[in-house]
Amino acid sequence: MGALMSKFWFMLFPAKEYKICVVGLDNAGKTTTLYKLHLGEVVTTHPTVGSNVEELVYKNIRFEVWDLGGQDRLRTSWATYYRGTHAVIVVIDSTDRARIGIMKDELFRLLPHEDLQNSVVLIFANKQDIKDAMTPAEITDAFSLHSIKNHDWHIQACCALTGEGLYDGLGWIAQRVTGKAPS
Ligand SMILES: Nc1nc2c(ncn2[C@@H]2O[C@H](COP(=O)(O)OP(=O)(O)OP(=O)(O)O)[C@@H](O)[C@H]2O)c(=O)[nH]1
Ligand SMILES: [Mg+2]
Repeated sequence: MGALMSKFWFMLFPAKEYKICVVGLDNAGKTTTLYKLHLGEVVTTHPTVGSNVEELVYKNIRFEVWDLGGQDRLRTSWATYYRGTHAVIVVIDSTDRARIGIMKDELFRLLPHEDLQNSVVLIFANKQDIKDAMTPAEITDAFSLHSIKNHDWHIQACCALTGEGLYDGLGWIAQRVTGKAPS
C-alpha cells in the first residue's frame, strides 16, 4: 500500500528536475566532467558531436545535464539547448591561454540569450592538475567576470580527472537553484 501511495504521489507531484547546460571550447573537459560526476570514473572521450545527456542526483536534487560539443562549427547550436535551463556550466581549459579571447566572446554571447535570463552561471577552471594552469583569479580577470551583472555567477577550480572541485561547483548550483543549502 505504501509503495502504491508513493507511486501515485510521484505521478501527481513529480520531483523537480533542474536542467544544466555544459558549454565550453573543444578539449576543455566537458564530457570528462559529465561522466566523472555521473559514473565517478574517467572515461575515454572523443570530441563530442551533438550532445550527451545524463541525469545526476546530488543530495536528493535531480539534475538533467546536457554536455554540448565545443568545436567551432558546433557552438552556434548551443542556443538550441537553452530553453528551460536553470544553470550553465562553462568549462575552461585553464592552460589554454591562447583561446581566452574566443571563450570570453562565447560567454558574453550566451549571457544575454532570452532563455538564460534566469540561469545561474558556474565557471569550472578545469585542468588545475597541469603546471602553469591559470588560477581562478587570473581567469576572473581575463574574462572580466565582475562585469557580469545580470547573472549569479561563481568560479570553481577543478580537475575533471580526479574530480576535485566538481562537487563543490555542483553544490553551489544546487544551493542557488533550490534557494536552500543542500542537506
Ligand atoms: N590533465 C587534465 N586533462 C583533462 C582534464 N579534464 C579533461 N582532460 C582531458 O582533456 C581532453 C578533452 O576532454 P573532453 O572531456 O573530451 O573535452 P570536451 O570539452 O568534451 O571536448 P569537445 O567534446 O570537443 O567539446 C581529454 O584528453 C581529457 O582526458 C583535467 O582536469 N586535467
Ligand atoms: Mg565532449
